[in-house]
Amino acid sequence: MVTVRAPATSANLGSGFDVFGAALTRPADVVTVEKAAETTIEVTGVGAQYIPEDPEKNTVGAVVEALDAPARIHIDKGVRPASGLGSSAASAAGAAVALNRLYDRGLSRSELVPIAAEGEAVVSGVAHSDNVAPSILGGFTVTTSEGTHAVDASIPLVVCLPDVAVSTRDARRVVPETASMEDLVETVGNAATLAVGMCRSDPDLVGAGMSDPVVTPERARLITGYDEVCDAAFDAGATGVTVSGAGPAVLAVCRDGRRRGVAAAMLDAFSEAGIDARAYQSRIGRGATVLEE
Ligand SMILES: Nc1ncnc2c1ncn2[C@@H]1O[C@H](COP(=O)(O)OP(=O)(O)O)[C@@H](O)[C@H]1O
Ligand SMILES: N[C@@H](CCOP(=O)(O)O)C(=O)O
Repeated sequence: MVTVRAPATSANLGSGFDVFGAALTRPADVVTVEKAAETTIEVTGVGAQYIPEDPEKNTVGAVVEALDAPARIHIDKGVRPASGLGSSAASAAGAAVALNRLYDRGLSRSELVPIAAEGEAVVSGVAHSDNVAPSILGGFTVTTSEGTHAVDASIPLVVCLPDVAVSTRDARRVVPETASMEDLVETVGNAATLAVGMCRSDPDLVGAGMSDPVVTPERARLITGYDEVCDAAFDAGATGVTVSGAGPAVLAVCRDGRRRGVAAAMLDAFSEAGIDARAYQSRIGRGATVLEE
């Protein structure tokens, strides 16, 4: 038996659509696997009632297939589904690390990234790796078709999760198919600024590089109260605010000592918009950890 804790993640970080990701210190899924002749999946925890246990429909089923590793699998969800916090990815990442150990497949963490991404194709239609990469490798990640680069960065974060669901599949439908040269230049500049900020663990640079003129404005329309929540976070000292993944979670970058105030301001702003929410005071954290084997 192998048990793995795989963290929630925030993808895109505004300017890095489908490329950037960051592991969060909390929340996380815990995935336990045992060898079995046929694969079965049991799901408990946050939002378990919305998650299919059929291996054809659960993200971990695709990982089982890719590793040819049938197992009795238990997923204890800490990451609410349809959150923008890489819920579907956390389970897939945890299963990839656990099954690799259980069956002694000998794959490196980097080699597990495209395998776990197959699970994302099951739920969103696209095998995007920007959530599974940080959930497996930890830190800030840059993923392209050539592979993933991971950087350890110490950045305080707040993620505020409103009590509404947005499916990644639906939120991908609002992504514009084209962008102007002006928007492209702005986005590249912001993304480069953010990456430098991560390498220096500098929340001011990271925050300055999060803004994105193309995808985020379209996604923000799906989140009631988004503009007010951003204003409140900036007023409380956030250095950057954006949609986390495909939403509805909202991600704020802060300097040390500002997370509590930023979290309270974001919760108040959602509440004034009539939306219940919860806030996680987090930081960029480590990747999946083996708890037991
Ligand atoms: N192991 C899993 N964990 C979470 N969601 C899963 C899992 N397997 C399948 N799903 C489905 O994936 C969808 C949530 O994924 P997604 O829309 O990408 O949201 P998130 O941003 O939280 O990952 C839901 O429809 C859910 O039923
Ligand atoms: N790059 C993807 C990331 C989706 O993240 P999730 O946490 O909402 O699953 C996208 O923006 O569609």
